[in-house]
Amino acid sequence: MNQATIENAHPLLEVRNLSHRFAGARPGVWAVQEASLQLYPGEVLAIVGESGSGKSSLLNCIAGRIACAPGQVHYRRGSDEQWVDVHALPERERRQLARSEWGFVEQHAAEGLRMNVSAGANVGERLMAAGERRYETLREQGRRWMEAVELDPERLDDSPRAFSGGMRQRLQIARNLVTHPRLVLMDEPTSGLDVSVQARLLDLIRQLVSRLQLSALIVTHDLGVARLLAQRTLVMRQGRIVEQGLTDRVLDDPQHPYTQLLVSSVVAP
Ligand SMILES: Nc1ncnc2c1ncn2[C@@H]1O[C@H](COP(=O)(O)OP(=O)(O)OP(=O)(O)O)[C@@H](O)[C@H]1O
Repeated sequence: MNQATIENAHPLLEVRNLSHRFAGARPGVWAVQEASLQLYPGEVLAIVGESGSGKSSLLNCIAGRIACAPGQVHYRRGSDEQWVDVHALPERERRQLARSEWGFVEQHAAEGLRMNVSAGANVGERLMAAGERRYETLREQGRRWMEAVELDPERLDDSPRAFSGGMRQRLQIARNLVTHPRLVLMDEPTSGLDVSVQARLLDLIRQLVSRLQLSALIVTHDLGVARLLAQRTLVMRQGRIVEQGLTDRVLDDPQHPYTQLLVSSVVAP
């Protein structure tokens, strides 16, 4: 989908003036400060910046996992097309949203998986939470999604502990996608993996996002990941968004001195 088509649609997510300060942080030090963004259906937006710039905090605030004060996260819910204020939703409804229409891919797969149940149960669990009870359907969907993320469906009953890092990450993606979410939040989904494993996983994410027309927010410190996956990129520094725009524009013609530094430190020999 090209950007003009994307922006002709109504946004799916609107983040307004979002700020977060961790308890105990030094006075005046904010993890996120006055961040505003919009995400459109079918769009991938990368959040880049150096370590400690507030990328994960912003993602966690958007997901409703940590409080934002002040600020708001508005989401156009698919079940009734109503705009909801994510932080004002009752906890039960927010959890329901997180389990159905939203996905969250953790940087460390072990945090996004249940390591003491089988691969198939990891996928089936989310479907069960969405109301599916038939054992055969759960197994069949487990196999189907393992195949979709290029895992051997014969390993349905294996523990994720028996999987490699890259395989666990694939399984975590399958677990997230089985309920056909509209919005997926990913926190450094490929970091910590071997370079060749990263490349395959990125390619898989790119295919899935396009095939399923997902909207996604991807936190990454790797500008190559932003270039490959995201139509738009926003740059964070010390908790603030300092620049945002089309990925090619931001990376090829950065306007903010910090983005210029970030880009040049990648291309420097
Ligand atoms: N649980 C926490 N308690 C207190 N301060 C925190 C906590 N998590 C993050 N911070 C602080 O908030 C700021 C932003 O951190 P955050 O993890 O959001 O950055 P990041 O850009 O995602 O970094 P990285 O790329 O290293 O994961 C940092 O100053 C960090 O020290």
